[in-house]
Amino acid sequence: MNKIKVIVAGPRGKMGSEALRMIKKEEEELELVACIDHKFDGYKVIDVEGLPPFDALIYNNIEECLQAVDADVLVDLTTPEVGYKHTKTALEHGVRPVVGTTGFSDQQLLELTDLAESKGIGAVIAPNFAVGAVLMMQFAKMAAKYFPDVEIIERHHDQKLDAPSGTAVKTAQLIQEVRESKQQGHPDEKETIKGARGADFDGMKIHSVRLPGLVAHQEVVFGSPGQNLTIKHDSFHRESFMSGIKLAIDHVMKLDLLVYGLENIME
Ligand SMILES: NC(=O)C1=CN([C@@H]2O[C@H](COP(=O)(O)OP(=O)(O)OC[C@H]3O[C@@H](n4cnc5c(N)ncnc54)[C@H](OP(=O)(O)O)[C@@H]3O)[C@@H](O)[C@H]2O)C=CC1
Ligand SMILES: O=C(O)C1=N[C@H](C(=O)O)C[C@H](O)C1
Repeated sequence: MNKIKVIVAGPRGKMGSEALRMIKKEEEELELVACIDHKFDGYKVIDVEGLPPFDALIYNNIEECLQAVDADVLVDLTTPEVGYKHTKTALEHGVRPVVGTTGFSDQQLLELTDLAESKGIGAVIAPNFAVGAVLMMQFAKMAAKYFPDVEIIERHHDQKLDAPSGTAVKTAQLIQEVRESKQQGHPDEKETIKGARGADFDGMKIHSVRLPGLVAHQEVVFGSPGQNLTIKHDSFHRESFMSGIKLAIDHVMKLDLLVYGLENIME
C-alpha cells in the first residue's frame, strides 16, 4: 500500500507537534515529507528541539516547499491568516488540505469551497477534530429543536488567538439550522459593562473564557421553564484531536470537494 505523503504546517505548535507524534505512530500508512514553519528554514525536523525524529526538511516558504516536495496532503495547524493562505496555496498546487486552524471568515470558507470545487481537489476543514466534540455539537443541534433558548460557554487556554472558538461558532451554526431566529433574555436588558452578555449569534449568546490551565472545553446550556439541559465536552489533552486528523487525512484522498466539519466524514 502506498503511504500518504503529508506536509505539516506549524510543527512546533501545540497541535502541530502532537500531529507529528501521531504521524510517527502511523508510519506504516503516513509519511512526513516536509514541514512549513516561519523559523528553522532548511533544518531537518529531527534537529529542532522537542520534535520527533523525522529527516523531513522545514521550509519557510510554502510555494518553495510545494515545488520541491511531492505531497498528497497539507495538514495546517497555524494561525487564521497563515492557515487561510496555506489552504489556498495548497489547493492551487493540487495538494489536499486538512485544516484544523480556526478563525476563517465565512467569506474565506466560501472562497476555499469554490476553489476546491473548481480544481476538483478534496479538502477537509474541521473546527474540532475531537469525536466527542463533534457528538456534543450534534446533540446540541438535536436539543435545540425542543429548547430554543440556549447559551454557549466555551473555555480555552489563554494562548488562543481567536474568539469565539471555531467550535462555538460551528455549534451556533448547527443550532441555527433547526431553531427559529429569536432574541433571548429580557427585551429591555442593558449591559452596564460592555460585553457582559457575551457575543450575539442570531440571538444566541456565546461566552469565551480564556485561562491558563485549560485546554478546550464547551458547555451548551439550554433553558426552559423549570428545567435546564447542559451538554458538555472537555478535551484534556491534544491527543483527543488526533484520531480525527488521521481520519481526515485518509478521507481527503477520496474527496473532490471541500468538506466543512468532521461529522460529514464520520461513519
Ligand atoms: N480543529 C481542531 O480540532 C483544533 C484546532 N486548533 C486550532 O489550530 C490552530 C493551532 O493551535 P495551537 O497548536 O494551539 O497553536 P500554537 O500557537 O501552539 O501553534 C501555532 C504554530 O504555528 C506557527 N506559525 C506561525 N506563523 C507561521 C507560518 N507563517 N508558517 C508556519 N507556522 C507558523 C507558530 O509559530 P510561532 O509560535 O513561532 O509563532 C506555532 O508554532 C489554532 O487555530 C487553533 O484554534 C487547535 C486545537 C484543535
Ligand atoms: O485553539 C484551541 O485550542 C482549539 N481550537 C479549536 C476551536 O477554536 O474550536 C478546537 C478546540 O476547541 C481547541
